[in-house]
Amino acid sequence: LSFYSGLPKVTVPKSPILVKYGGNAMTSPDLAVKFAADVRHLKSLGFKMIVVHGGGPMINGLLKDLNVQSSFDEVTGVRISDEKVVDCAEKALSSVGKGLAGSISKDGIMGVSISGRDASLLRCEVKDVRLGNVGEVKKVNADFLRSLLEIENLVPIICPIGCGMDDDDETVYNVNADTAAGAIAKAMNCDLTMFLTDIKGVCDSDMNLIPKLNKAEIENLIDTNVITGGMIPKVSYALQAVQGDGVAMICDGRVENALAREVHRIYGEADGGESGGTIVCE
Ligand SMILES: Nc1ncnc2c1ncn2[C@@H]1O[C@H](COP(=O)(O)OP(=O)(O)O)[C@@H](O)[C@H]1O
Ligand SMILES: CC(=O)N[C@@H](CCC(=O)OP(=O)(O)O)C(=O)O
Repeated sequence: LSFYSGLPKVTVPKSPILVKYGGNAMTSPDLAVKFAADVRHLKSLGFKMIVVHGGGPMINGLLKDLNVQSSFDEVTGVRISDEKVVDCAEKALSSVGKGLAGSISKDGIMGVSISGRDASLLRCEVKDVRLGNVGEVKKVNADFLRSLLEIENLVPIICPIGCGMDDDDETVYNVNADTAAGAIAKAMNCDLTMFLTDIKGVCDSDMNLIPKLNKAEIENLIDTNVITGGMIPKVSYALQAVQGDGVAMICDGRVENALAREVHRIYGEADGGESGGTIVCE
């Protein structure tokens, strides 16, 4: 029996599901192969799939190779980005996206890597002048994404780089991948938004997994410095993602086939047991 045939049978939702695949979860080649297989498997079951990828460690690598300095803002957890940094981020992220599209494109499934600048997919404004060209997504070209999802077997793989609010604005924005995921999930009214990261979920100060969190609890954990760094955008934009009818989760991308396991558990006809991560609700 193959791994997938052992999973509970699922009822496929009408709305898409979005996976945010974090840079820290993609550093093992073996896990990456399994992630790509999970995407193909779910797509072949009929799920409308959207992948938004990160690539923080890969951007760090390129910045280091090119001797470009950058740092992260402690309050928001995002990378402070001047034009040089944005340029490196775009190059590194494009390469990550093409790699993902290549590994997903097998057995008739077509992974297509798209930048947030393509078709003005992610229109942005400056998040905070102190952060430079870091984009806050203000408008998502949802019609374009919907038309891509109409194409049989196509899985859009979105790179978190944004463009300006109007056609004359040539600014390129570095968008945190969690920000992009939250904005797209909301615009597409995604049924599920899953953030795959490099930790078991959101943890308390004793590093115990918190199975479920709402907005007030999240704000409190940020205020008390329990949620810090890269987890801040994740929980904030997970909250944005659930402004529609959907569910958001923060899951451990280091677990083999985490995506397929969780999706089968959530949409499974049998009781799939406890989740392996944190569920975020309003
Ligand atoms: N309360 C918390 N629970 C879990 N992780 C946390 C918490 N606060 C901060 N973190 C950090 O957030 C990291 C995940 O964010 P990040 O490294 O940006 O991942 P990704 O590349 O998946 O976006 C964890 O590895 C952990 O170091
Ligand atoms: C503005 C900002 O912070 N952009 C991120 C984009 C990549 C990203 O978010 O990747 P992860 O999901 O792997 O963290 C950065 O420069 O690292």
